[in-house]
Amino acid sequence: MKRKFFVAGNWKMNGSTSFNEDLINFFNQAEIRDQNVEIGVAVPSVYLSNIVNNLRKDWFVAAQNCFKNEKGAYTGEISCHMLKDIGVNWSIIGHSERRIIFNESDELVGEKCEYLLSQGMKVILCVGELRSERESGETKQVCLRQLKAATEKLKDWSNLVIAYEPVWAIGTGKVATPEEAQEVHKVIREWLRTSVSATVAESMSIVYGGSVKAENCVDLGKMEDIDGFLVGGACKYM
Ligand SMILES: O=C(CO)COP(=O)(O)O
Repeated sequence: MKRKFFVAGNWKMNGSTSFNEDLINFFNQAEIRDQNVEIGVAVPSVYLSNIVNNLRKDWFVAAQNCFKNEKGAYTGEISCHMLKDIGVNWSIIGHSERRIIFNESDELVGEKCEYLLSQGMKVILCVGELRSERESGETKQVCLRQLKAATEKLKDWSNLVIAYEPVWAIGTGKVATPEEAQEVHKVIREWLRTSVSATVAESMSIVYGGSVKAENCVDLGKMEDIDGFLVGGACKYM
C-alpha cells in the first residue's frame, strides 16, 4: 500500500486576522494539485472558523489541541464536538509544547488521543525525546513509551498520523539528519508491525517535525519511513 505524503503547518500561537487573510490568499493561489499529498494547517482555535470558511477545500484545517470530554466545566478547553460543529475534524495531540509547558502527561495525551479517535476525529499524535534523553541513549525508549501510552486502547488506527518531533530540533534550527530521523521512524514502524499489525505499519503516515524548511525537506523526504512533515517556523506565519 502506497502511503500518501502528508504535510501540515503548525502555526502555534501566531497569526492575526489580517496576516491570516494574506496567508490564506497565498495558499489558495498555490499551484499544488497533487492527489498524493495531503496538506493542512493547524491554527489557533480563535481563527479556526474563519480559516475553515476561507481556505481552499482540498486542504484540511486542524486544531492544535483538544480536550478529552464532550462538554462541561473545563474552563479554557474546547471539545472535538465543538471542532466538528465548525467543520474541523483534525487535531494535533501531545505536542511537546503541551507536554512540557502545560504538563500534559502521557496518560492525558493517551486519553485525548483515544477519545478523539473514538469520536471520528483525525489525530496527529506527536512523540519525541529531549536532547538529554537522546544523549543518554533513550530516544527509542521515550518515543515508544509515548506512543504506547497514547494508543493503549486503540482499536481503529486508520485516522491516526504519528509525528516524530525531537524536542531538541523544534524551533532551534538544529534539524535531525535524514539518517537520525529515519532511524526513529523505522523503530516506530517496526513497533507497529510487531505490536499492532503489518497492515497498520504499512499504511501509517509517520511524519517528521523539527526545523524543517525548504532547504532540508527534500533529503528528509527521500528516507523510506518519512512520510511527510509537521512544519512550524517555516510556515512563514511570523
Ligand atoms: O513544533 C513543530 C511543529 O509542530 C516544529 O516547529 P519548527 O519547524 O519551528 O521547528
